Amino acid sequence: MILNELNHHKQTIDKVIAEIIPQIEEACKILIETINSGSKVLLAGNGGSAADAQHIAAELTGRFVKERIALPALALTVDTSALTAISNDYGYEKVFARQVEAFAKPNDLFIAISTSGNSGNILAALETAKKLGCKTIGLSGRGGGAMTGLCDVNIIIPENNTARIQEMHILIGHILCTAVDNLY
Ligand SMILES: O=C(CO)[C@@H](O)[C@H](O)[C@H](O)[C@H](O)COP(=O)(O)O
Ligand SMILES: [Zn+2]
Repeated sequence: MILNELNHHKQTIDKVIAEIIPQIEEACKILIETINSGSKVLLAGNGGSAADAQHIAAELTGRFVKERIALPALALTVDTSALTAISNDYGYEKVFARQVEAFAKPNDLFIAISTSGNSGNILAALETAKKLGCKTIGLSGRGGGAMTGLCDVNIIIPENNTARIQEMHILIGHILCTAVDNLY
């Protein structure tokens, strides 16, 4: 089992290398543009992807590898009062969209993380981000789902297994952080 899991992970990386480097490069360019223009980064996801959103936000506000200035990034998954109030009053589907409405300004970047590309609250948040003039990057899998139509670039991991997709997402998250570090 252990060897199977590790080999499956290795095969997934091989598919990422063979198929989606251009999309990762495009996402790096959008993130660099956002940082260079002084705009901020908002991120969201459910479950394991909520953890990824927080992880990437912390690499930017804190530091990744290089010593550099603090950068404006916010995971929309962390304020339990906002999460419970919005879900309770407006429904779980609005839990991120309402926060995007509160925080996003034109040219900010919203990074949406969903292995299916179809979570309702992520789609609603992307719609709001688009309406407000934000740039949008998707990290997804399983063909990309409905997210594709709402993202400037949707990085679709060519895989259907949720764990493998998530493992590639955080690897790509770290690549995005390397692109940012290289600006300093
Ligand atoms: O981490 C895992 C599974 O590995 C789970 O917590 C997973 O993130 C949750 O089931 C999410 O609700 C799945 O949503 P999504 O990736 O399809 O948007
Ligand atoms: Zn997981």
